Amino acid sequence: MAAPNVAPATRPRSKTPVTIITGFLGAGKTTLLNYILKEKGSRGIAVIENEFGEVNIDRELVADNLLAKEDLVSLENGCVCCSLRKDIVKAFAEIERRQRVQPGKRVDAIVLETTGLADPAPVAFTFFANPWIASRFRLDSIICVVDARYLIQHLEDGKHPDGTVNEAVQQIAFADLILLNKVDLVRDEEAKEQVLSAIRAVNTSARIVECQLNQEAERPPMDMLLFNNLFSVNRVLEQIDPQFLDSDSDSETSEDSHGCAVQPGTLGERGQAGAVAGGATGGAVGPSDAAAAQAAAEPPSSSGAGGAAQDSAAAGAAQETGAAQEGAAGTSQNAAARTSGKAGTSHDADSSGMSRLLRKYRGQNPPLAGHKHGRDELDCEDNCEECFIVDGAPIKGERNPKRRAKRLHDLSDVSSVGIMARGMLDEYRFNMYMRDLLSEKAKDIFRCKGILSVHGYGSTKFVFQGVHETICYGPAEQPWKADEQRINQVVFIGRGLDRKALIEGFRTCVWVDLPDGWDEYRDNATKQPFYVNRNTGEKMWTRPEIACARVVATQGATQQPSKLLPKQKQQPQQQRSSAQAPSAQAVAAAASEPVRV
Ligand SMILES: Nc1nc2c(ncn2[C@@H]2O[C@H](COP(=O)(O)OP(=O)(O)OP(=O)(O)O)[C@@H](O)[C@H]2O)c(=O)[nH]1
Repeated sequence: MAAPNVAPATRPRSKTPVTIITGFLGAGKTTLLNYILKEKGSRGIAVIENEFGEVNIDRELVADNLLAKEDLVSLENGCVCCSLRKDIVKAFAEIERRQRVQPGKRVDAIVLETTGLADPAPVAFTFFANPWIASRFRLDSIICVVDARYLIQHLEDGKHPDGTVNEAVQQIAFADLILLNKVDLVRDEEAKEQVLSAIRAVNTSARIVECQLNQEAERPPMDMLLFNNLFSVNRVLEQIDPQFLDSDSDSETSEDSHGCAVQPGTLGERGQAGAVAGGATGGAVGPSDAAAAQAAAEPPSSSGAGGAAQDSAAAGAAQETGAAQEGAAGTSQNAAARTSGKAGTSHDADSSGMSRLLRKYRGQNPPLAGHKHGRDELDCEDNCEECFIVDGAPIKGERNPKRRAKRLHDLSDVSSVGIMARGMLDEYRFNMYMRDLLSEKAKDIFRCKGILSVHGYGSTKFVFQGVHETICYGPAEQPWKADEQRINQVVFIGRGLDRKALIEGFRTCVWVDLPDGWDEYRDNATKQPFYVNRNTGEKMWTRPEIACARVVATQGATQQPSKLLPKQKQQPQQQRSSAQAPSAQAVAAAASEPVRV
């Protein structure tokens, strides 16, 4: 007898766990991510990397540890918690797409590194609000990396006169696991105890682990970091933000989490709406009882997501049910488990949670003027209701939830300046540039980092890392490749940055060949270079030309260095100043032990 032609019942898919790594600028997130990637063994890990700076340095620092560059999706020059919120959905979709087009490719877990200025709340919210994401991915845990040396300063910075808080506080508050990093920089037990108290004052339940992520022996074990199922909506609702899952229908004008005023319909709000685009889809379709039951029963899984988007509605509803259920479920068990540092369950059952969540997702917002409809909710610019397509038909009358707008932050004066320069840097000048800059501005420059090519060091590629006044620079894991363009890239992130001065200063650091007849020497004591004209005997401290290096600062968007910088070499112009000539002793000293560069 022929088998009946019956379509197999839709089975709930197992969801790929996602770990969010958060923590203030320079705390050690990328160091942690690199450790995870190096120690991942046979597990397939995809990375979503979000960088605030105008030049993406982390992409380069992380890529070396990935087996394939396809495992990395970068979200650049913005923050996933506000301006790039919509892009989170796209990033997850991209990971799925890459799995589909590469048969056999497995993604067992995803690690999302946020910017150091991100509020993790809206990112976490996306896992519950967007059915497309919720059907495929589950939030495994939020790990916050804390810089033991600077935490107190960052928390203090966050105390604004109006009593509002900053991202450093939010990051700690939302963490399931807190890695107290850089304990090597806080040797004094009393100072460390102060830092621990400051953390506990914000988050009483997260496990705190002291570590030194840049030292192999001082890192937390891998099994503490991934697949730990620590995230609990209950804890968030009870202990941090009772309105975590709320809509924000009452706000006409709000601020994004970086303090930028946002009018309804402007980019910031669209970004917010985007992250939760699928909400209406899930809300419109709703789970069947069976799907809800399946979702409640489904165990967390570490297997790959895989599969196409068609079953998103059913599966989305399933996860959404799980999320909503947890939101309303009895919590004492979770709280107890979390206080002891163990995983709480994320899938407690409570059927009232579903309707509660769906109610919050209903609203009405017309599409913006000039709106271009997308093919589906991932494409739609404004997440308008016409674009919520389920089973080929638009879903009318449903609207994504509007994430409660944050009004607690003031980072309006924080910006990033990215600078790129082709060629090589003059080591001495660059050191002086950084020294002068940090002696004046270390408090306001939260973070600087760069990839450098330094004159006199062959193919060694240097990585330069700065957190306030703590600066280190050393060789990158890989040298410059023979066919790689030598482009120096640096980025500064901080408060009240003077873009013009930073660019002009950097310009003077670029190595430019000396005009004919001139040689460079170094003062033995200070290592300061000076210049001697071997024909005329003229000597001076300043370079005998204007360093007309081609330095380009990015203009608000992350750009490819090769597209920005002109290729042809310009001739240096002459500029001499004998008024700044070095002393006779300096020249004599140099002559006895010249360092030609
Ligand atoms: N002393 C010390 N330095 C560390 C430790 N862990 C990381 N670092 C250094 O801290 C600097 C910043 O580390 P990253 O991992 O880039 O920090 P991040 O949080 O990713 O920085 P952003 O992405 O810019 O916010 C680097 O120079 C690291 O080598 C540590 O345990 N001790």
